[in-house]
Amino acid sequence: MDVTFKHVTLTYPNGVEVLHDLDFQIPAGQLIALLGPSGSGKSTTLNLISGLLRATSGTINFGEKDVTKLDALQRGVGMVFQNYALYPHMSVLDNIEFPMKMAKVPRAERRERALELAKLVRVDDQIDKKPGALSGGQQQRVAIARALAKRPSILLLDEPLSNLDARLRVEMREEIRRIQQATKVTTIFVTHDQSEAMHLADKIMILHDGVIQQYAEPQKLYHAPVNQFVAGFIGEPTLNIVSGDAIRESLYQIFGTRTQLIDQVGIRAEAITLAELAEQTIKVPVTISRVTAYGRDYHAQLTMGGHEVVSTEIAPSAPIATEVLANVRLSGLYAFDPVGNRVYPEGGEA
Ligand SMILES: Nc1ncnc2c1ncn2[C@@H]1O[C@H](COP(=O)(O)OP(=O)(O)OP(=O)(O)O)[C@@H](O)[C@H]1O
Repeated sequence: MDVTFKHVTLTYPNGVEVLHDLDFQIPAGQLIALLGPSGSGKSTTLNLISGLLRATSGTINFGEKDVTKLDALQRGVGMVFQNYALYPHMSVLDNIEFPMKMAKVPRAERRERALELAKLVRVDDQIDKKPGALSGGQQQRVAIARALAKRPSILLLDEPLSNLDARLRVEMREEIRRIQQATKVTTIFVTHDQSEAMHLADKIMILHDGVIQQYAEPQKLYHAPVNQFVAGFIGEPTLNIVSGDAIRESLYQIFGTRTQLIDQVGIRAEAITLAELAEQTIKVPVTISRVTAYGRDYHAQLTMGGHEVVSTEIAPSAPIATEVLANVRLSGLYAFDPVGNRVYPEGGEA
């Protein structure tokens, strides 16, 4: 089922408008991440989809149906919360069956469906246990199975992996992807972790201060961020930011008089190298202060025009503490105007 927001705003009872004119469509069967820093409006947006919150203005459609005024029960979406909220006194199987029991699905039918779901999420060897006897990842699986019990057309996950340790997080994100592909249910999940969103989602919606900054495929966000906020939010290590003034002479090599449009420059860590490259680069003076090797990765700290920057392409054998000319790949360089909009690369695509 696709989800369409048209000019949706949300004002909380204290009078503060926290979501401004949200306009987007989530296509049926996709896995979408709502990504943004704390307070950007992710959970509020999710709650507008679930019906736990009512839009102050605008309309929300599930497919052809206008659901703007329907409550959570009437919308029939499946939800998984951060803390899983399983019933502690019930077995795994009873937890999964519970929503169907409430919906008065006949006993044999709901048992069959619960067993099928336990298998899908791979807890079929745990069905008699109580949630307290399960690991975090297993509880998460049960919560997903329970949310799928009534065959929702939309599944909502609010920070589903945040309570898991790093290794389990990676495992469960692959599992969420697998389960979503097996069921084809339109899935929307909230996260503040860009790498989680990049690994999992078909498309990512980046929110900041209740405004959609960009809504696009992960690769598009990485290679063609529309503004400095998106460029800085996506990517690891974080995008280097250097003021245009600090490297204006270097920028002039390529941009000529257009250099004056540039206020800030973002440079990906992998775009700064001492090697000579066949692709288009600009030469920028840098001073390397330290290079650390992590396994097969490098992390070099340098100063560029008085700014601290990081490169992943400079080896520990590089000259330390003397000024050298680095080559900066234009494919990893973005230029922004004074309000943070991208002015290079020009146009919609990078
Ligand atoms: N019940 C409420 N009443 C008033 N303001 C609220 C309420 N709930 C949230 N807000 C405000 O709305 C804004 C968006 O909050 P929301 O919880 O949607 O953000 P979020 O991106 O999910 O953040 P987090 O990652 O911290 O959960 C914040 O400024 C928050 O303070």
